[in-house]
Amino acid sequence: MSGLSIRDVSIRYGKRVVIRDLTLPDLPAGQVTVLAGPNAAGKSTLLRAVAQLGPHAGRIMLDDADLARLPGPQRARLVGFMPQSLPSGSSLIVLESIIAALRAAGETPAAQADAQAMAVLDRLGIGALALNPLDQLSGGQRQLVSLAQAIVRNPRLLLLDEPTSALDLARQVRLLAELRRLAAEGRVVVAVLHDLALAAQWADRIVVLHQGGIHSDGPPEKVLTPAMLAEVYGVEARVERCSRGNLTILIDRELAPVP
Ligand SMILES: Nc1ncnc2c1ncn2[C@@H]1O[C@H](COP(=O)(O)OP(=O)(O)OP(=O)(O)O)[C@@H](O)[C@H]1O
Repeated sequence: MSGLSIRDVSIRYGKRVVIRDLTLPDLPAGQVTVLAGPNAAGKSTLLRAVAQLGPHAGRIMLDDADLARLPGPQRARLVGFMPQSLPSGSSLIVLESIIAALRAAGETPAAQADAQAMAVLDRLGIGALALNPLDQLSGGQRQLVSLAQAIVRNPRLLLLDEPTSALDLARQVRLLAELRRLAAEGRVVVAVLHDLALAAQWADRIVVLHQGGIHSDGPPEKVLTPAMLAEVYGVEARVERCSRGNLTILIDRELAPVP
C-alpha cells in the first residue's frame, strides 16, 4: 500500500482508554486530511501515536513500513511532527533550531545544512527571523518556526497539531496553502484543526473523532452537517454555501448538554 494506514489502534492512559480499536481508510499521499472533534476527543493523542511519540496498540504503517519498528533516524527522515506548541527555555537562535531538526535524521555537512535551513525559512516567509533567539519570538512566529522544523527533513508524512492556532488571518491562509503545496509534492498531510470553516476550504478529507472512535470520515461536504455538529459538538448550526460556493458554518446556539 502507499500512504498512511492506521489499523486497530487503541491508546490508553493508565486504565483510561482514549482511542478504542480505531481503523481508518488509508490516507494517500497528495491529500490534506483534517482531524477534528471536540476538546479531549483524543486528536493530539492519536497524532502523537502516529508520530511514535506515545505508546499504542495496533499497526501504523507508512508505505508498507511499520513506523513502530523503524530505527529512530530513519523514522525522523520519513515523519515530520509539528507539536501544539514549541517547548520554551531554548537557548538556540531560529536557524540553529532548524539545523538541529535537520540533523535528527543524520549528519549533514555544515554548508548544506545552513542552505537547507535557510531555504525552508524563506519558503515560509520568515527568513528575516533566522538570527533571532527562539525564546524571544511571538506566538505566531514560533508556530511558523515549528512548521519549518517539521518540514526541513523533507518528510513523506507531515503531522501537525493545531498549526494555525496562533496565526493571524493572512498567515492562517499562507500556512494552509503551504500544506496543500506540501501535499501536492507527494506527502501525506494530517492536521488537527478546530476551525471547521478552514477545514472545509482547505481539506480533502475530514475525520471527526468522538468518544474514542470515528464519528464521520469523508470529504468536507459529506462530513460537515447540522446533525454531526449537534451530535459531536452539541450545537445547533447551519451549514451553508457562501457566494463563492465555499461551505460556511453558522452556530445558532449551544444545545442542552446530554445528561
Ligand atoms: N499524558 C496524559 N496522561 C493522562 N491523560 C492524558 C494525557 N494526555 C492527554 N490525556 C487525556 O486524554 C484525553 C485526550 O486528550 P487529547 O489531548 O488527545 O485531546 P484533544 O482531542 O487533542 O483535545 P484538545 O482539542 O482539547 O486539544 C483527555 O481526556 C486528556 O485529559
